[in-house]
Amino acid sequence: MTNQGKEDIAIVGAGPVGALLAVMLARKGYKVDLFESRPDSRPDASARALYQGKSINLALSDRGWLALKAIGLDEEIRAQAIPMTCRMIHAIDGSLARQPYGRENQAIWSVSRAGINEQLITLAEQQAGVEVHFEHKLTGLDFNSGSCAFDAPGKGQERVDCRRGLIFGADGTFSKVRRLAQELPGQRISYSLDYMPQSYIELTIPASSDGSFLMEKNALHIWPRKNFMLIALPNPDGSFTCTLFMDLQGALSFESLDDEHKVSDFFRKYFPDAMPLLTDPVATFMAKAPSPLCLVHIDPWVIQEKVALIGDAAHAMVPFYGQGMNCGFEDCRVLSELVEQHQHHWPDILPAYQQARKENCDAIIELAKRNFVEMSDLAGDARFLLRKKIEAKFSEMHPELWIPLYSMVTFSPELPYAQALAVGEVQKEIMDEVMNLPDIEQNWQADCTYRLLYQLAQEKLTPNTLAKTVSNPLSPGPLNSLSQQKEVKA
Ligand SMILES: NC(=O)C1=CN([C@@H]2O[C@H](COP(=O)(O)OP(=O)(O)OC[C@H]3O[C@@H](n4cnc5c(N)ncnc54)[C@H](OP(=O)(O)O)[C@@H]3O)[C@@H](O)[C@H]2O)C=CC1
Ligand SMILES: Nc1ccccc1C(=O)C[C@H](N)C(=O)O
Repeated sequence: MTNQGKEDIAIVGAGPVGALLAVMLARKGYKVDLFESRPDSRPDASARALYQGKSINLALSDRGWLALKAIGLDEEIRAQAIPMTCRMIHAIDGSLARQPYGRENQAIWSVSRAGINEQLITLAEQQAGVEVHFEHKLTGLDFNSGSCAFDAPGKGQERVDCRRGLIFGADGTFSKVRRLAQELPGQRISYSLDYMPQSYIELTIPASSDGSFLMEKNALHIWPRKNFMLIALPNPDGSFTCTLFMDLQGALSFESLDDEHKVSDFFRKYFPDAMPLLTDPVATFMAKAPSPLCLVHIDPWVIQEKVALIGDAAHAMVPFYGQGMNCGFEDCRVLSELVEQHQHHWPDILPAYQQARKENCDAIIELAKRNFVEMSDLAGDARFLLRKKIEAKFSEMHPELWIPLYSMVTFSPELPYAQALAVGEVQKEIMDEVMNLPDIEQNWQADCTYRLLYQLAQEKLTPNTLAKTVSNPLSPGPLNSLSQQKEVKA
């Protein structure tokens, strides 16, 4: 196949974002070389251990689905994904409370990182013009000529020349492409990488002996304990991948729990219902080094009109909104649309890509950070839950005026994240006022509560801030298939 004078493209990093980008660009007629430092995990299952231990399960939501639909992979991935319709909150006394994520037919979907990554790489390989190079670790990059240097085991330093090309850094949070760009003399790059106080370890709740789930399957389980939390996401084999998020240092932290007795007491005290289900929680805790969580901001994303960052390399965020991959997929979808819009003219496409994405990615980085407090603390707070109930009821009454922030981020795939953040700020002001009404706990269903909400929403939410909050190009789509799944079950 000829690529008709189009630029050759190198993508560094075949994570979910790099692999999706390869598919999209190849389908637009580009020759794409996809370089990945890891070996291919597909030939034997044991290679999947590469992902284990540090792979918080992914929660696919409508932004991710929209991008997957664009390449026709949505149905195949949905076949192995598990819809989670609610948070299942585990109180310290073992009681359970269900918090729906959205309307009855809305869900976020648990998918394994390894699985989705492998499916995307397989699809990339099937595209004419794509070549995937495993065990190729980028070590050097000439930003003028586009010449890349890779460490390739067995071949020593392999040099790959992409002189006519474009290069995408899809190489994750600690991106080498990004680090090399920062070393360029004279380049003005604003950059920050912030570590969160929390780190995490992965634990497992296995399937029962007959392969069924030991807890509610269609939920994201949370044990919120204010400064720390345990979560569990379901896997198709009946197990749950669990993640314990906790401060690395401090009075109660990974570092303070430094012997088996302390760890055992900790699990027994804070997670009494989970402790008997978890596989060797104490031994696993003692054996594993906690993984860090960090945020990355960088500006610009495009360097010398030739190299661009995408996915975590451009905007690493904490996992608490379940939006990292969804946002990276959205980067690819938007970029792909811009390729058409600007008729393959990259000097226009790349600045437009940064312009379209940067502000929105900053917004979701911020929202993701805030969601730790919502998950680990507020999710167990009665007043916060009441607030959510009032919002949900008002949203049902006036969907043209009010979509809750969580739904704007998760179930409104064409609404820019920055707009969700801005509308969410105004909603917060309004709800603070409503929650200050006398006896709101008793009167939350009263007409006067909703009259006040309506009046404040009319006053404070302008038509401009509300634009697009309601449209969802995926309905009917994943949502419908969720109802279908329910019907099948029934
Ligand atoms: N569940 C989890 O724990 C994780 C989830 N994700 C999710 O996936 C989303 C998308 O991530 P994405 O942007 O694709 O980033 P990823 O981190 O998933 O993928 C980047 C890929 O690039 C590889 N890589 C790193 N450095 C080099 C190099 N010098 N040369 C060649 N390859 C390199 C990485 O290998 P290596 O990893 O070995 O460095 C990795 O396979 C994230 O936002 C997050 O939501 C991403 C990572 C972990
Ligand atoms: N996938 C995750 C991984 C780690 C931490 C949270 C998530 C979530 O998806 C949280 C969900 N969005 C929530 O708000 O309950």
